Amino acid sequence: MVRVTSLTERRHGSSPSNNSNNVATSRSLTRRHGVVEGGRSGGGLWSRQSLALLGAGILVGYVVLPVLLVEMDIEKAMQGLPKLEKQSVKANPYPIAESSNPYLRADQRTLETTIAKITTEAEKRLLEDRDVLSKQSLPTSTTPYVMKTAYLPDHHRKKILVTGGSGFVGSHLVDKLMMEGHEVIVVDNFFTGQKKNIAHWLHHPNFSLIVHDVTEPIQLEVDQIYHLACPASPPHYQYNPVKTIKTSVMGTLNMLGLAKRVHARILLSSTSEIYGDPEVSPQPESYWGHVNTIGPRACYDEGKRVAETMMYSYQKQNGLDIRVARIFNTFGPRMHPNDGRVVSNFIIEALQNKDMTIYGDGKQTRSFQYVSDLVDGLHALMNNDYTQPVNLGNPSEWTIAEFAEHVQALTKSSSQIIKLPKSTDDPQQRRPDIQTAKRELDWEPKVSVDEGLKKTIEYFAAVLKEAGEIIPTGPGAAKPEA
Ligand SMILES: O=c1ccn([C@@H]2O[C@H](COP(=O)(O)OP(=O)(O)O[C@H]3OC[C@@H](O)[C@H](O)[C@H]3O)[C@@H](O)[C@H]2O)c(=O)[nH]1
Repeated sequence: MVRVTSLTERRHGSSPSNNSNNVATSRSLTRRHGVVEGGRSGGGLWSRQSLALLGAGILVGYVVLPVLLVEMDIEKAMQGLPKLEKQSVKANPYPIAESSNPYLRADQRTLETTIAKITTEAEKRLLEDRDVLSKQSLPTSTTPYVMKTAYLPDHHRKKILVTGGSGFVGSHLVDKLMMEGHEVIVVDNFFTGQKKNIAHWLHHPNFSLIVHDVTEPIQLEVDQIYHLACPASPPHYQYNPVKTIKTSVMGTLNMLGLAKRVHARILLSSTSEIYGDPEVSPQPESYWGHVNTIGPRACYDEGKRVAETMMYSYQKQNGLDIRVARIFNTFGPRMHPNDGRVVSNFIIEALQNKDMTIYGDGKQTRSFQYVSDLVDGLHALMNNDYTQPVNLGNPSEWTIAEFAEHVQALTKSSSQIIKLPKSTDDPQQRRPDIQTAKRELDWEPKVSVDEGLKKTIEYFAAVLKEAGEIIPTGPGAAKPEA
């Protein structure tokens, strides 16, 4: 501004500034543009011609050249940097906007360009760090690829607890939350969960693992809780029925206490088993169920029914922010090959050409959903306002006999299909009514049973290659294997 004032004063013939710096600047500028002599020979210092030349000089010297120089500086600063960096420089309004100011003195311009370079270097490092962070997942045997995590600014990043996060469903949910860029805490006692299911996240700064049994209280600071911890396969939950019911009852009580203290939203993974051996099909959420309170499945069925009751009691009494998902039969990679459930058993048996074992006459039905659909449903429910129970399952219903033949065909197996005695209290028909999920969550399964089975068969083929022989778990209660 000093320079502009000084020139204006001169142009209008007012007394030259007695500031010697301004005079020197003016002289050097007029000399630089060759107008001093021309002005005088044109008949007077302030003739029209000399003023026009002076004006043109000022325009070139103070507007055009600085802009060109600054642009050249920025282009030079950007040379040799990766494409991402070049884009980021252009995307950052501050250095360019200020450096383009034509009224900056030469030394100021240099400083500005330097600042632009420093900012650029800092930005470059920041982007590189974020890029490195996004690739912190390690390829492992269960997850042989790198899973990229997004960067979320602080006000969008949540601290999310997943109990049972190293289990089959939990680990897939953890993947989704991690890839979204959240901070995820897994709490698991590894009774049925496997460390290898989450091993690919162990070095990621957004991930924490706490080996802990949910039947004991725990103090954490979180925004959301997905409470999945509980053995879910019939042979496993029947192995230690007292522990199973404690896990559902005390575990859910502890998680509700935590949610209450930290004002976190809590989602319970309930189950289609709360409908017991249903007398209606498909089963809507309004169906109250048909459960034998003293049978071998009761520790799981009744445990989850009490867990649901506690969720709604806490909502009513303490205003807790709750969600309840009733999960139907689910399959996919990372199922434990020895968990004894029908999908893993049939595939493991078929791939080894061992007998495929049907319990009972094979006329009982199940509806199978692929794990990614379930994870999407859980996520949609957690982030929705609907607080009543929601069925999550694929309505595609199969008899167990049909399903055995289908797996046999897909694996091109020479296995024999044999029949073993029916399991006590085995539900005879199971199919979800998913109207609520469609209406409230805009959710329905996307992966067909065949598509899901192909991926799962591929996964178990790799597991078998590594393990050699696997002897599937039979119908009775069994301790989970490592
Ligand atoms: O090798 C086998 C295994 C199982 N089955 C039968 O296949 C049907 C399905 O059995 P699974 O063990 O896979 O699962 P279930 O439907 O009995 O229980 C499941 O219900 C839903 C979820 O909450 C749980 O994952 C689980 O409790 C049953 O009729 C069972 O008797 C076989 O015929 N052969």
